Amino acid sequence: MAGAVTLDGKAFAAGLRERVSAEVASLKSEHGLTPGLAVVLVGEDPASQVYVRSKGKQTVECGMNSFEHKMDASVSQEELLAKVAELNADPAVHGILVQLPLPKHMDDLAVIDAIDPAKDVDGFHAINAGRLMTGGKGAAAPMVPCTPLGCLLLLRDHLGDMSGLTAVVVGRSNIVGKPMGQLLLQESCTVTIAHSRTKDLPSVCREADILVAAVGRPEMVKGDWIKPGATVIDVGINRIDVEGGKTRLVGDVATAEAREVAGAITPVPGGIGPMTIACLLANTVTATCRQAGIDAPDF
Ligand SMILES: Nc1nc(=O)c2c([nH]1)NC[C@@H]1CN(c3ccc(C(=O)N[C@@H](CCC(=O)O)C(=O)O)cc3)C=[N+]21
Repeated sequence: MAGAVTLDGKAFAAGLRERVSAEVASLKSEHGLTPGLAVVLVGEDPASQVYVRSKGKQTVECGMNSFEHKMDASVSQEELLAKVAELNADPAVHGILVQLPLPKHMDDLAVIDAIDPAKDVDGFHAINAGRLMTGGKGAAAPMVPCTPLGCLLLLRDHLGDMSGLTAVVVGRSNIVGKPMGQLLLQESCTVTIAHSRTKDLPSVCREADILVAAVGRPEMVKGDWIKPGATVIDVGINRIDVEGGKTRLVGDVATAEAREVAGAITPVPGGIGPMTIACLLANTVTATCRQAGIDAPDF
């Protein structure tokens, strides 16, 4: 095999942002509406800071309003919940994202479940997780978590119909693994959600036509774990130390050796990371439309 095709998330995300911008422009001209996205950042997690910065910039570039609320790591959960309540009630805010992880003294799930599900552009609220699982449409459609949605859009673009394919998701988080499994099931894949306790993980992965790695362990998935010709989605964004006190971003897949075997693979950086942010913007438009009773576009 000549080596895997690169699934260029960065380029796809740029196209998606153009579609988002066009929808924002028509919401403005036809309905006098400007979508607004509020991001709440508690404390100073470095990964979250990177994310918040590029997200705020891209939100404004798409013509939407961006509201950033920085809170000290020492705020109480009550203060954070009061902020969420204020944003729930604010008609200029159509999407709310509370950056995770929250400081240790807070209960992530309690804070997420305080967000109005209609404004939950992360798709992490129990109502949205439940709607994703039950496959609700129309008024009962979920907000779909941004990272799995980004993976799905790239997979659809590359593979088209996924019906009957074997999909293995490595990682069982509420943010990526579990919702990714649901989306692949909706595509009629045969889905396995594998994790750190899975017996003989390499041979489970070797069955996969679609392999999604979302474990947060640098280069854990090796070339010989991959079925020849498989489509590999690398969700990991790990910053590792290299010589000279520098750092380098690597995924959860050992990309160089995986390329020799896979049919297609997402790079890190420039793969799922940019897709996640573009899907957040798309979700903000979707949320705005649903709140206003306007038909939401298909992204
Ligand atoms: N409620 C919540 N929702 C999130 O979606 C969320 C969060 N909290 N907390 C933090 C993580 C992190 N995250 C990233 C998204 C994109 C890139 C991204 O675009 N990365 C670039 C590289 C950026 C760089 O150079 O560091 C890339 O992969 O090409 C990174 C990280 C979303 N998160």
